[in-house]
Amino acid sequence: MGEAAAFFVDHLVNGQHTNGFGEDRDTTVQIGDRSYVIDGSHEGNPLFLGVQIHDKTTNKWSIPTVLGTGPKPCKGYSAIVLKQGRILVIKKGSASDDSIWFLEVDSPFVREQRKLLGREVVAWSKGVRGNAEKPIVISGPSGVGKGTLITMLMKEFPSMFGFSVSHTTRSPRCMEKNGVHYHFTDKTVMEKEINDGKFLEFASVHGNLYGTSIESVEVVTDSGKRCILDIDVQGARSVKASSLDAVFIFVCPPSMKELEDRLRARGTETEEQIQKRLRNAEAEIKAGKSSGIFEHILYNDNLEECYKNLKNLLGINDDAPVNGVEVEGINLPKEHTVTKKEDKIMIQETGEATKNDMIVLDLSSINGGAPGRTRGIVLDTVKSS
Ligand SMILES: Nc1nc2c(ncn2[C@@H]2O[C@H](COP(=O)(O)OP(=O)(O)O)[C@@H](O)[C@H]2O)c(=O)[nH]1
Ligand SMILES: Nc1ncnc2c1ncn2[C@@H]1O[C@H](COP(=O)(O)OP(=O)(O)O)[C@@H](O)[C@H]1O
Repeated sequence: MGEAAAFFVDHLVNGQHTNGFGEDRDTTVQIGDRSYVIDGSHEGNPLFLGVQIHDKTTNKWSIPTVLGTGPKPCKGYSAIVLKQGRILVIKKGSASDDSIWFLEVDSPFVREQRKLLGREVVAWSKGVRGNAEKPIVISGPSGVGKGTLITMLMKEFPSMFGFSVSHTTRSPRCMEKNGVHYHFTDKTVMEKEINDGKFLEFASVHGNLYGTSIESVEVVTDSGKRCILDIDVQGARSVKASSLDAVFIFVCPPSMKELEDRLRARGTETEEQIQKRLRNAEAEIKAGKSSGIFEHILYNDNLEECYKNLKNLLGINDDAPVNGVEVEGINLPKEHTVTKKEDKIMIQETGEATKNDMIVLDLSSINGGAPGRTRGIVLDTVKSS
């Protein structure tokens, strides 16, 4: 069965439900036997939109786990059911960079998370105009020179690349700054956030927990830069399996002896930690070369040469354009009607201030999705003749 056939809009109303939320800011969307009520607060927190589900067959209300960062509440919303278990939520009277949101209630991601967490799940994704270049995943054993190569790239092309700042439970080294090199965090806090679905991937590496939050990748991409992730092979495997379409690069040392010398010369680890990293390095190099995850293997013998090879494979030359798409803002009217025709959503202003211009939201080339961002949205104003 095609996924789209399972969903249809029964009605699209504001404030017509009986669950006791009682706010006229609520919006109800019905899909099959279920009503999704998008409410002005999340678990009593007025800063987040809440979601409740009413099942007609059992006449029961439930509060799902909400993954991803959702929109902040505003005066009102329009909602419309899309295919693949997504609800398009349009914030009324807001700027285009904050007006288009997707609530996934039965998308492939949500179904997988529902199975994984064993409970009802919905997930938010923010609609973003334009597309972004593929993120770059760089892996390799400790001491091979990943950090050095990434620093060189970001220094030479500061407006082109941004670093995804990982979370880790390891202690900071003396030159490392919280929020710049890592988000240094407590294990229980990080485990809770992983359980809340805030991480794209995570892994236990050299006895500590490391992970990439969805937000850390999206913050870089939102700024129009190409995101670089320095993560281990397990993390790269998880990213490869996720919806994030990335370029995967593995960095190898010229020899184990050279790797050991570099680790010692760096002087950031104790002897015990160096031994642990060297033991793990053999397995990492084997996995990196044979797992089929990495489409590029770089040998970091001579640093300048390796850096040149890295730039070549990323297709960078000196006059490469800055990434990101500049788009002019469009404000969505406070009072409007929404109609849907295939992949196009027509937003028509209503009320006294009507200028008769219609805003057309084209969803035909959207990509990505919850949790995080749905990109590739085209938003245009169509003047009335
Ligand atoms: N899976 C995963 N691995 C990470 C992440 N951040 C860093 N790592 C990896 O953890 C390992 C240890 O990193 P670190 O403690 O900074 O030591 P270094 O590699 O010797 O500089 C390296 O292989 C990193 O690539 C992350 O967010 N996720
Ligand atoms: N090609 C190279 N030749 C010699 N030393 C290198 C080379 N690349 C990196 N280094 C040095 O090796 C050490 C480890 O590099 P680093 O970038 O911290 O590795 P990683 O981030 O992979 O753990 C650093 O002291 C760095 O200056």
